[in-house]
Amino acid sequence: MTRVDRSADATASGVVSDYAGGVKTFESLFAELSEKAVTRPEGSGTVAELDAGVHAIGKKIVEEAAEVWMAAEFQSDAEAAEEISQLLYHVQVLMISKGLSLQDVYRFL
Ligand SMILES: N=c1c2ncn([C@@H]3O[C@H](COP(=O)(O)OP(=O)(O)OP(=O)(O)O)[C@@H](O)[C@H]3O)c2ncn1[C@@H]1O[C@H](COP(=O)(O)O)[C@@H](O)[C@H]1O
Repeated sequence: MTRVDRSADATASGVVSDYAGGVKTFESLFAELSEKAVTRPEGSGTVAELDAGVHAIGKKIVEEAAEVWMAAEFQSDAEAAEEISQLLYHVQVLMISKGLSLQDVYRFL
């Protein structure tokens, strides 16, 4: 994963994005990942994760959830926020793998 200049990506809260493309919303990330699932660009980690399948994505979610817990309990707020962003990413990949839309999930919120 290519990392960008963190100083250029700082938000008002001091939390930074580690990924190229800068700060994005849950909806815009979902749109980006959905497009990648269709266009399958070379080198996309999302495409590789989708190809790995639901079982592998599920394991990644459990791993990231544990990292969120540990960061929230023992690390900084910024580190917890970064782990949460990664958990959200993998949850979105699982949604796309299952063919679930944002609305499919939002109707239960
Ligand atoms: N937001 C994310 C994102 N969050 C987490 N991850 C992936 O999840 C991994 C989690 O990092 P860890 O610290 O757990 O590292 P790790 O345990 O060594 O993980 P692995 O790399 O071994 O899987 C990262 O290495 C990435 O592979 C993400 N990968 C991509 N994105 C965004 O998704 C979009 C599409 O990305 P590509 O499909 O790669 O083009 C882009 O906008 C990216 O910014």
